[in-house]
Amino acid sequence: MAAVAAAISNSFTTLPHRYFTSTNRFRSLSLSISTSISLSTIQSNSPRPIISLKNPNFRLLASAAMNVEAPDKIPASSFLDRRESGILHFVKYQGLGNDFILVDNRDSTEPRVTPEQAVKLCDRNFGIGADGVIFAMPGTNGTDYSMRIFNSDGSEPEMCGNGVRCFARFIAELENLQGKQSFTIHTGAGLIVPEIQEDGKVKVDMGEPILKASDVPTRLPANKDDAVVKSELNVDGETWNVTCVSMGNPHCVTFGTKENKDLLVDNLNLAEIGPKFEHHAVFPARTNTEFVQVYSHSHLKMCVWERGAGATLACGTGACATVVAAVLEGRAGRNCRVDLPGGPLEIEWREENNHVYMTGPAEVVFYGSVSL
Ligand SMILES: N[C@@H](CCC[C@H](N)C(=O)O)C(=O)O
Repeated sequence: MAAVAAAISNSFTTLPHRYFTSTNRFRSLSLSISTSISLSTIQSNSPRPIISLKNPNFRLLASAAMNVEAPDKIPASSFLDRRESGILHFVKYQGLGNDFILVDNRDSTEPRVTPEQAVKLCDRNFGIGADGVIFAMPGTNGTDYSMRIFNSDGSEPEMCGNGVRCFARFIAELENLQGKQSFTIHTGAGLIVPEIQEDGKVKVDMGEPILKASDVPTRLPANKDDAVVKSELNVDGETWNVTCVSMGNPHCVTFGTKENKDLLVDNLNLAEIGPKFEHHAVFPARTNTEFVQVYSHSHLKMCVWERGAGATLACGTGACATVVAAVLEGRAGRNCRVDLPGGPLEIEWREENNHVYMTGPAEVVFYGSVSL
């Protein structure tokens, strides 16, 4: 069978790479990442199918590939344990289509990838493709682990909800843990506690929302206690009603404009309006923005423009902020299903301890190696 291999140039050196599927993890194919890819053919006699493709990014990578050879059933931990210099072994995960490159960084407090490298790795045309790179690091202050993350633009956020669910599954895989498991994780937003449930979903104690305007942070004046709730914000000549919430990272939640009080999120031009919120002068640390439609007191629909990553299929911290804002605006109760483009999350803002809980899936997409 003739297969195609890609040669690498620019900052990535020439190297054959292997990618693995999650379901049949160790069917493999070679692949390379480049900022200018030249294609050449190589011969393979392998009778194996190249791969079954559900994920469009994976198809992109696989279409630049390759020669299939397949060791069956190598444990993920031993794959990730390999420490060739200049080569990064990773696992790509997704939580409702919010996708991340997970790096085993348990042996160091320095991320193994720089922000500049993260930008290249996240590139959906010339890289692996992801919304961010997440590092599993040693714990601090008595926690089991620390999590750091770079957005796809290289900036470093304090927290990532979908990412922390992927993180928990990644740790379970690295440590070869089965069944119900819980970890304490130090993040830029403080202590976060994910619990892997029997069904494989992950329920996360996301801690308390921060509402004080200067801590979100926003320069909008507080109008309810210290918080900004249903305040008017002029964006590009239109007046939006916004509530500002931090889940460790900043969120601006809107249910509509002054003219059109109830959003229909499918009618939004997200790519046009999203960046105008993200870079608005009232958000000194930029902001994530959630555009929300209310179906009922316990069912919301939301799309998101993320700080440092743009339109993503889901945002866990954003879904939490959305429910907090919906409660503060009197639009919903404390237990909601939030439908995102990538699927639903269950969110509870618990009255007795003021903590927000998020439950949702996290899955392996593929395993791979790149040269840095
Ligand atoms: N997708 C994430 C949030 C990631 C960080 C965000 N882009 C920021 O800069 O704050 C989530 O699931 O929470």
